[in-house]
Amino acid sequence: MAQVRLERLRKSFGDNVVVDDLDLTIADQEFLTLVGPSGCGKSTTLRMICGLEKLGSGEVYFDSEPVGYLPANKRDVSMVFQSYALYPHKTVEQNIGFALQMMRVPKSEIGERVRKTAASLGIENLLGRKPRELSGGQRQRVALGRAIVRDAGAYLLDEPLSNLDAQLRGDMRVELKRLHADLARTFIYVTHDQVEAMTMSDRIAVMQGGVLQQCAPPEEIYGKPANMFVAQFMGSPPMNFFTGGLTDVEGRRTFRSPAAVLALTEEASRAAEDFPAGEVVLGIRPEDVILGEPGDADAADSLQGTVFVAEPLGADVLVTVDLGGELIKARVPAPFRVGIDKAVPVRLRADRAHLFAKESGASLFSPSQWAPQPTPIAPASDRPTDS
Ligand SMILES: Nc1ncnc2c1ncn2[C@@H]1O[C@H](COP(=O)(O)OP(=O)(O)OP(=O)(O)O)[C@@H](O)[C@H]1O
Repeated sequence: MAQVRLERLRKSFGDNVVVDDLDLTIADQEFLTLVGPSGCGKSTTLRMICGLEKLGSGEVYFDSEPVGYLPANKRDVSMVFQSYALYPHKTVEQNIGFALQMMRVPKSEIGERVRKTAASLGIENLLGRKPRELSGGQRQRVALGRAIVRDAGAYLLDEPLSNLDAQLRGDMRVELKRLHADLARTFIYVTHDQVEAMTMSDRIAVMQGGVLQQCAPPEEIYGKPANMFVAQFMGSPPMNFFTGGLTDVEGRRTFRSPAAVLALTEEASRAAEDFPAGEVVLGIRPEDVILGEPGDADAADSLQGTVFVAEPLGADVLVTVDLGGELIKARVPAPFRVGIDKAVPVRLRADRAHLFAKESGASLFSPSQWAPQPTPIAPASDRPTDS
């Protein structure tokens, strides 16, 4: 299998439409992540791809072959679930080899493939243990091993890291990304964790309420979000929004709201000529809010805010600032020495400002630092031989 294509995929439970006319093509060897808030239809989509959920309407194609009518065990996919669902009385070796045993693969070959898979996950020394004798991270590796020991066209992963602690999740992100490059197979990954989506994916498909909002490489999702939902969902802390209007001040298009005034760049001003009339929303990411020191020489043309609270993160400090009655977030380099309730000059980077339509939330303008690139696909590499 090279490609997975979803065509007008739709699913309802009663009156509840949970996947709404989803069109999406996942390229051969791509790492595509479906991301979105709880209940947005990610798992249902994945389950329809692998055959655990019947299609409402639409079709799933593996290459050009429609597979909607095929039962799960006849589809060329392997799935990893959030709950590892290991067999408690079987050893790690038996757990990993079970699917091959069911497929009546010869015993000697099973042993060889299980050892190779365990080696690629760094768990060869655990083959004789039972699941209860393993840590959470080790169990997760066994669950992955059980999926990848099978040669499948696509590997489907449903929140496989959500039961792990933060440190282990970070380690496993690295391992999964490496595994994808080594296997050179299509990965479709479901998570509600935007860090997992940003760090591992070739492309991210952001869903809300069963509807695909945007599908693009991580840099584009971050740099050119299609709408306010994507802008807010991807980024931690989320983008700051100000609702206001555009006026001309001394020949410059200028955004004005109760909290903020910002002269737009030439690029944004040119784009603004085409905007429909009405209120717009200015979007500024926390790293694009610059805080000065009280009494800064060049603070005269800054906005005046008040420090609400400062949270040191190590290299950076996350500062919540009261700006004209609105709380906004700034991510500034450490150290930050202005105390709570003290005045602080605030600059919003005009060259990084986004504009959205207030009513629809659709993006009207994003700055063009992000240069479009072809979708990166994992390098092809020699797949471990199965014989
Ligand atoms: N078998 C079912 N019967 C009825 N409703 C269901 C069923 N399975 C899922 N749903 C509903 O469909 C919606 C989408 O569920 P789904 O599990 O796909 O969301 P999700 O985005 O994966 O969420 P989460 O991140 O919480 O797992 C939810 O409102 C859920 O309650």
